[in-house]
Amino acid sequence: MTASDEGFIDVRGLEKSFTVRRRGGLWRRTAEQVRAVDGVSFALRRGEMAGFIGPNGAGKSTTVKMLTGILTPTGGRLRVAGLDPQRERTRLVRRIGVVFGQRTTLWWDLPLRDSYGLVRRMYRIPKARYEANLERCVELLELGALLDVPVRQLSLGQRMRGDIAAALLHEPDVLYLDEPTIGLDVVSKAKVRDFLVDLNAERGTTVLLTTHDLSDIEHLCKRVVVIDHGRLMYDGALAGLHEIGQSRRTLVVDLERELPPIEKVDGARTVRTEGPRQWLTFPASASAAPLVAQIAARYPLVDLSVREPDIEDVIARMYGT
Ligand SMILES: Nc1ncnc2c1ncn2[C@@H]1O[C@H](COP(=O)(O)OP(=O)(O)OP(=O)(O)O)[C@@H](O)[C@H]1O
Repeated sequence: MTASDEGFIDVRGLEKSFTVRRRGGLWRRTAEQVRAVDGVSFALRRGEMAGFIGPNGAGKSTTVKMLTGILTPTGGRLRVAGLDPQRERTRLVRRIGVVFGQRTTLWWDLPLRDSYGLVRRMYRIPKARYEANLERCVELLELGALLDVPVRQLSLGQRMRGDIAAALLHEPDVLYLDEPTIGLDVVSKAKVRDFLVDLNAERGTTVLLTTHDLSDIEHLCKRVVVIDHGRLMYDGALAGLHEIGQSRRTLVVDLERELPPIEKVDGARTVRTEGPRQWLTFPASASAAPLVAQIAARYPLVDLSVREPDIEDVIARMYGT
C-alpha cells in the first residue's frame, strides 16, 4: 500500500460557507453566512467502505458535492484519488461514480440498454471494456430481463440497480452513494447491499455511503464518519459509536409475580413495568452480571434477557435529540 492509498480520499479542515440573503425589515436585506461545512477532516484508505452520516442539514451533501468537484470549498484542502476535485475535475470524473437514491441519472424514456450506450459515449469507454463491465453488472445486479425496458417502467428497486450499473460502467475507483436503498423493499435492499460488498471485495472500490438507514451502515461499513452542524462528531469503528453516544442497554426481567418497580440496583433504572415483567436500563459499557446478581438476591427472578442498544438511539443521543 502506498502513501496515496492511505489518504485516497483526504479531507483536511474542509469549509464551505454560503451567503444567504434575508429580509432584515421592510426595505433592508441582510447577508448572512451559513457555515454548511465547518472544518471537517477525515481520510479514507483505498478500498475502504465508510458510512457518512448525520442529521438533516448536517453538511453531508455539501461535503460530497465538494468531493465530486461540483462545489468549490471556501477553506481547507481536498484530494480524491490524488486529484484536486476543483482544478482537475475532468480527470476526476473518470475516477468517480455517483449514485443518488432520490433521483436517477438514467434517461427516463429510454430502455436501460440505450442509457448505458450514452454513458459509454460520455466516458468514451472502449468497446471491449464496456461490454465486459456491462456483462458483469447485468449478472450481479440481475438486470438481464430489464435491459430493454424503458426506465419509467422500472420499479424503484430495479431503477436503483440500473443506476448503480450506470455509475460503474467506467470502472470508477471511488463510488459515492447517497441513500442507495431509500424506499426499497427488503429483497431489493439485500440485492443492492450484496452487490456493494462484492464490488468492494472484487475491485477494491472505495465507497463513501451517505444514508439515514443505519442498517445499511451495519451491513456495509466497519467505519463511520459522523457530522453535525458542519463539524466532525465522530470518526471510527461503528461499535465505538455506542460509547460515544453513552447509550444504555436494557435488562428485561421476568419476576414470579407483579411487584413494585425494582429499586436500588447500581447504575440501573426501571423504566417500565408490565405485570411481572420489568425493564431496566443501564450504561452500555457496564457489565450486566452484577446487576443480575443484585436483582436475584432480592427479587423472585424467573427469567431475564439483555437487549443491545439500537444504533438509531445512539445517534439520537449523540445529537441530543
Ligand atoms: N446552496 C446553498 N445555499 C445556502 N445554504 C445552503 C446551500 N446548500 C446547503 N445549504 C445549507 O447548508 C447546510 C448543510 O446542508 P446539506 O445539504 O449539506 O446537509 P445534509 O447533511 O446533506 O442534509 P440532508 O440529510 O437533509 O440531505 C444546511 O443548513 C443547508 O440549508
